[in-house]
Amino acid sequence: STSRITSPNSPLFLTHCKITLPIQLSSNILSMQMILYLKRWLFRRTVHVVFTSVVPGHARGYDALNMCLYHLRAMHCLHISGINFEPYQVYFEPEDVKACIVTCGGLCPGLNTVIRELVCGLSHMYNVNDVFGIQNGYKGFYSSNYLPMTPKSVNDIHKRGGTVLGSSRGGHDTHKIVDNIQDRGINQVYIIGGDGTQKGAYEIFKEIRRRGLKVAVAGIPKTIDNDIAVIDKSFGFDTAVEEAQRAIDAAHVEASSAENGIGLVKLMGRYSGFIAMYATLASRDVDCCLIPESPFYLEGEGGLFEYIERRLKENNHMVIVVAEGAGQDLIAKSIPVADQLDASGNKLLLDVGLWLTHKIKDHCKSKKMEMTIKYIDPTYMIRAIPSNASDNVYCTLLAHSAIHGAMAGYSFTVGMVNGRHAYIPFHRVTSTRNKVKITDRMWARLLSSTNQPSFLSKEDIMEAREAERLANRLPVPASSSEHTKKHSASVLSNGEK
Ligand SMILES: Nc1ncnc2c1ncn2[C@@H]1O[C@H](COP(=O)(O)OP(=O)(O)O)[C@@H](O)[C@H]1O
Ligand SMILES: O=P(O)(O)OC[C@H]1O[C@](O)(COP(=O)(O)O)[C@@H](O)[C@@H]1O
Repeated sequence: STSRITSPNSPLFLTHCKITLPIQLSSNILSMQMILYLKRWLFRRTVHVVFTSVVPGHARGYDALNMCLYHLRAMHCLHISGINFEPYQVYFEPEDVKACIVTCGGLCPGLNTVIRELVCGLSHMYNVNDVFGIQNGYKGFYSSNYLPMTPKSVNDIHKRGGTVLGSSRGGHDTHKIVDNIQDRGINQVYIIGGDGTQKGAYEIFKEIRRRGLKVAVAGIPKTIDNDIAVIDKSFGFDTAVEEAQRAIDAAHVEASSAENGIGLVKLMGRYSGFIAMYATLASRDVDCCLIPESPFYLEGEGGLFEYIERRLKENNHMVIVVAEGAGQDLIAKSIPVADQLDASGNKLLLDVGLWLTHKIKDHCKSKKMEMTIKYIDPTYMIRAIPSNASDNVYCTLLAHSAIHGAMAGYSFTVGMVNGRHAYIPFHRVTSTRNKVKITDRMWARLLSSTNQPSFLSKEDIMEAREAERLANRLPVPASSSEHTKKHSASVLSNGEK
């Protein structure tokens, strides 16, 4: 039901919208219908939407709500101001819970905080005291001893970087993992990791469902790159941006203390340049920011070399920030090497910082320009520090949200969506990747803050807009309707009970 709409074609602005979810509908159909209806009305208007009447613990209404949140956020035209959930019923008896925690993939500030808050939260909020750590990532499920964890044993770990459980890439074997979960009588699995890890969590969840086990799988998305889709941001990202300032400051000091000095800082960001973009915006000492999403070129009019020459002439020094995934095509053209993959199948990147340093040096030499360039690579130092205050709070909220969802018997990835904690079906966070939109306002703000060339032609912009338009088309997983039909109320499932 909606208020303040007089007729479907009314020119009145919709200012409040109360949506009662017809829970008998399939979640996908419901959310698509709702979105299509709202889209006619709301596109490019800010509207406060309050969702109510989600029946406590009702699977279909709940899943539909999550789908809607995802779609509404994708439309970028809604501000979701309130979600009223009735309290869930607790599915597990605390004394029956045997929980385990695993961390996978690359490091990220805040991993230990999430581990700590899971252990303490389970104990303090639900009196669950049978909690184990799986060591060294997914392969730890079937290759090492499990580590008993208590609030006392994790008390101080949030002050340390890294993960006390260890982490790894590769080694995901769904059957062996679920065999061990089953053999050891584990009924809550907390999985902390990036998009690869969440794909793995989805596989584990599907196998658990196939075997009819009453096991809740809770994914907590982690990545320093902030490239996980759907969620507002990943934990550790704020800390990374803050720590990056120290490297940028050093680069600025070095550059401004030399004649024609250039400070070059490489930051993490395999496919998404969020750390580089936010660190640049925060610093104000950066003259040029290069990210994977925005292709650049070196030579000729509007190219990087021309800008460097101009900037040095104007200011005598400059700072460049480059995300590690930027310019990989350019490097591959000048140094042809076969693609190499890490243990998880991720492409290993070539060092854009080192390559750029040599290219800039060679160019200045050819122009007989005196210059000094200092290249700083703080990437692993940034990743290895403990989380800052705001990330610590965020980690705590994520951990608590994961605990409540798992105790209610759901399987999901947890995350903040439009400022609200939501439970998201696994496939929603793994089907796309969060990237900097170069046609969006944030990138425009960066360009105006650094005054760098955009390196983009009109055609590039049109192409980027089209790619974004296609990416914003709502993905409907092929298996979802089948999944809905097959769902059995007694078996724990993805966003369902
Ligand atoms: N498609 C997949 N299916 C199952 N497991 C996966 C998949 N992709 C990655 N993994 C597993 O997830 C773990 C972490 O993946 P990785 O890509 O290295 O890091 P991240 O999760 O941070 O992106 C690894 O143990 C890897 O084997
Ligand atoms: O050298 P490693 O440990 O494989 O990690 C490098 C990669 O890890 C990252 O921090 C991302 O890690 P995840 O994929 O695990 O989130 C990238 O920025 C970087 O390319």
